[in-house]
Amino acid sequence: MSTKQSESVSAESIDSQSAASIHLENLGKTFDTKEGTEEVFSGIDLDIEPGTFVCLLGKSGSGKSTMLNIVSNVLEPTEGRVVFRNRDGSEDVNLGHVFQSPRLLPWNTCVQNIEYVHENNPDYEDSHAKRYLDLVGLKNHYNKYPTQLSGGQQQRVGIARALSIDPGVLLMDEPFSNLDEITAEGLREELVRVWQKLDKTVFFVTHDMTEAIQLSDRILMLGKGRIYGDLENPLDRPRELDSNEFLEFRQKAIRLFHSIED
Ligand SMILES: Nc1ncnc2c1ncn2[C@@H]1O[C@H](COP(=O)(O)OP(=O)(O)OP(=O)(O)O)[C@@H](O)[C@H]1O
Repeated sequence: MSTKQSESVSAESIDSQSAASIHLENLGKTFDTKEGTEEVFSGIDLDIEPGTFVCLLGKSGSGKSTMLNIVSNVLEPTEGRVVFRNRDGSEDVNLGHVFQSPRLLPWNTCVQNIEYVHENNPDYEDSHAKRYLDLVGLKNHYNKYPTQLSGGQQQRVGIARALSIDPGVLLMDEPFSNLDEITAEGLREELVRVWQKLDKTVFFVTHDMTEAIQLSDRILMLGKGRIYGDLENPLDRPRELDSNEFLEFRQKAIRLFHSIED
């Protein structure tokens, strides 16, 4: 999805489900270890509107992955709960996952890596995978294997795969942190473009403030067991990373980020 590439991208043929809201109700997590009990966070209440791009930011060890794993349903909270709701009020929300590394099956082509997550769908056709590969700019790579793709292209397949299940919520765990900065920046621009075309709520974990400001509508800061910062992003899109507005907001956000002691 680098901006240098001009592969055609079309979302017209994609029938996207509406975005879902996310509600964290009195959420808490404690781990029992040999060293004793460790509370990561407690009493967290949050409402995230459908269609919002949220970034969760925190220092190392603040509990970002723990929270994402609870929201992903991989970990049980110690207290509280997470509720997802479609715009029609129903709670059967699909969750899409994009991981730090793309986790592609090396013996499968791009199309087969997407087909894999649809194996229980008798109506699935390869044209479905191809539509999502087109969407992320991989029109000419349908039958390539992961080793024949760059790191950025592999992560695009990961994004296409997550979107192909038509999630109401897309959960992303530092998906660009293993890429060089130029590739990561291009991918961020493309992610925003795709998000603007499809109606999705995105919950994106990062430790990078510039990334959070480039992407988000709302920035949540996690530390000392609570959400200590909750900032609306006032910047219009598209965002210029070197504009005065961007740099001023970044400075304000960084000040808030460091307002909590290590
Ligand atoms: N399975 C576990 N058992 C015990 N403690 C855990 C477990 N998982 C995480 N922790 C602890 O919970 C705290 C938060 O960890 P977590 O991985 O969520 O932080 P993080 O913000 O994602 O950090 P990083 O940015 O370094 O990945 C840490 O102190 C960690 O040691």
